[in-house]
Amino acid sequence: MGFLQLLKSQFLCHLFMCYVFLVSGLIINLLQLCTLPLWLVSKQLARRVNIRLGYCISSQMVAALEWWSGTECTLYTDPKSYQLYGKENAIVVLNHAFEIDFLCGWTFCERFGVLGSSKVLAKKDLSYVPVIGWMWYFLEIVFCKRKWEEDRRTVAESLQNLHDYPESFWFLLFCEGTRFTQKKHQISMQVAESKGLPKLKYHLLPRTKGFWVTVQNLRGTATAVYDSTLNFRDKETPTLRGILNGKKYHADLYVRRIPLELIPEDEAECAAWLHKLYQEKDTFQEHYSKTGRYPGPTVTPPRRPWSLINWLFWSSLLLYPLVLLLTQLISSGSILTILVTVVLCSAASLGVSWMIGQTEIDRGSTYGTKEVPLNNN
Ligand SMILES: CC/C=C\C/C=C\C/C=C\C/C=C\C/C=C\C/C=C\CCC(=O)SCCNC(=O)CCNC(=O)[C@H](O)C(C)(C)COP(=O)(O)OP(=O)(O)OC[C@H]1O[C@@H](n2cnc3c(N)ncnc32)[C@H](O)[C@@H]1OP(=O)(O)O
Ligand SMILES: CCCCCCCCCCCCCCCCCC(=O)OC[C@@H](O)COP(=O)(O)O
Repeated sequence: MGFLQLLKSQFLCHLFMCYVFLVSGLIINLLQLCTLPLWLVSKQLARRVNIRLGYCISSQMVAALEWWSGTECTLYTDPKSYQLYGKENAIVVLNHAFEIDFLCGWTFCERFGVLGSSKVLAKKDLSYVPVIGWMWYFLEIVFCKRKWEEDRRTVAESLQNLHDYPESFWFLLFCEGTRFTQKKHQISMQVAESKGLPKLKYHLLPRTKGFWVTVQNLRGTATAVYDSTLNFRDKETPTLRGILNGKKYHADLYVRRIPLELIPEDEAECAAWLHKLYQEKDTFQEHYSKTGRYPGPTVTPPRRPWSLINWLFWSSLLLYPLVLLLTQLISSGSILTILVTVVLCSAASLGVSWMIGQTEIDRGSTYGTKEVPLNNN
């Protein structure tokens, strides 16, 4: 193991990165709160300010992936579509099988200049996660309770608000609704069978209502659907803890651009269209599993320095008060003060560990594990 790799695996380094992420994140959350009056004066300006503030948070995690772990990202797509990425609003449909798939998504957003404005249909529980979840309120992220009776109205309303969004955005939709596990796969295939749909080998049966409501409400706002399939080389199952430890992965993303007008407006036809899309996705996945690549040409969009510059800015800003605090602490010699500091640090460390836990599949929700009667079609 080289010196750099040894350094990257050190707990103290992780502690420092988490300290910078947490403290800068809370400062940014506070700044976002201060923009509230601005929304009343100029909504578009408030949005643009929040896009930049949000970037300061999410780009730190992108920096960890791109610059700390050195993870590489290859894009498989046709060159004509490539020209449009980052220049139009699009709905991204992505498979949901990896703990860091959201982070790879963010990395592609960063490389095409849409990281601050990127959107997702996220489960409501994530809105309570400090820093990221709180940031999302100000970025107009669309939350769902995964209860259609409630979501059909709230999701449509939130999507309608995006019609005059001032900067290009990608709206990410994990149509599977939850991350892939063997149990969830088995149950969703029972549902497929009961609906007379072909079985999928690598995906859960997609939930069609969220896709339909998104397409319908973003017509005229978004111009395309980016059908995206993500995989990692060498059958790796990457984790956020691996990234923090400086482990390098290689992500391969296959993207097909589908003009939005090709998607049927009728709900049932739209659902059938999505099921067909997932059957195609399954064949791409099969191709990747067998050959280690996707069909078509590859391109590696270059990483940009901004995420690193942003991280260096916040870490130099926050290093000084940390050193000051530590020296004062040691020179004070007060056992009580030292004890209080140790307790506070442990609490912060546990807090970050809980946040990382939100990305772990083993600690995932039970959504999609409820057995469904086979004859409900
Ligand atoms: C060039 C580069 C291109 C791309 C780069 C890639 C990406 C970058 C893009 C953007 C990045 C932006 C942000 C990323 C940052 C962070 C993201 C982090 C995480 C957030 C992700 C999540 O939180 S995922 C969870 C939430 N999202 C969803 O659930 C979306 C999908 N769900 C739906 O659409 C649902 O329909 C719903 C939520 C709207 C409503 O759910 P509900 O459960 O109430 O209703 P359903 O219709 O789904 O369920 C009833 C029907 O389902 C059938 N059923 C029952 N059991 C199952 C089962 N196990 N599997 C499948 N189907 C089942 C049931 O029979 C009902 O059937 P019907 O016939 O009546 O429909
Ligand atoms: C410099 C960087 C330092 C990093 C420090 C570590 C900070 C930790 C931050 C944690 C951020 C949490 C973001 C949550 C995003 C989780 C995305 C996700 O994948 O959610 C799962 C849902 O889709 C489905 O849920 P399940 O039904 O599978 O359950």
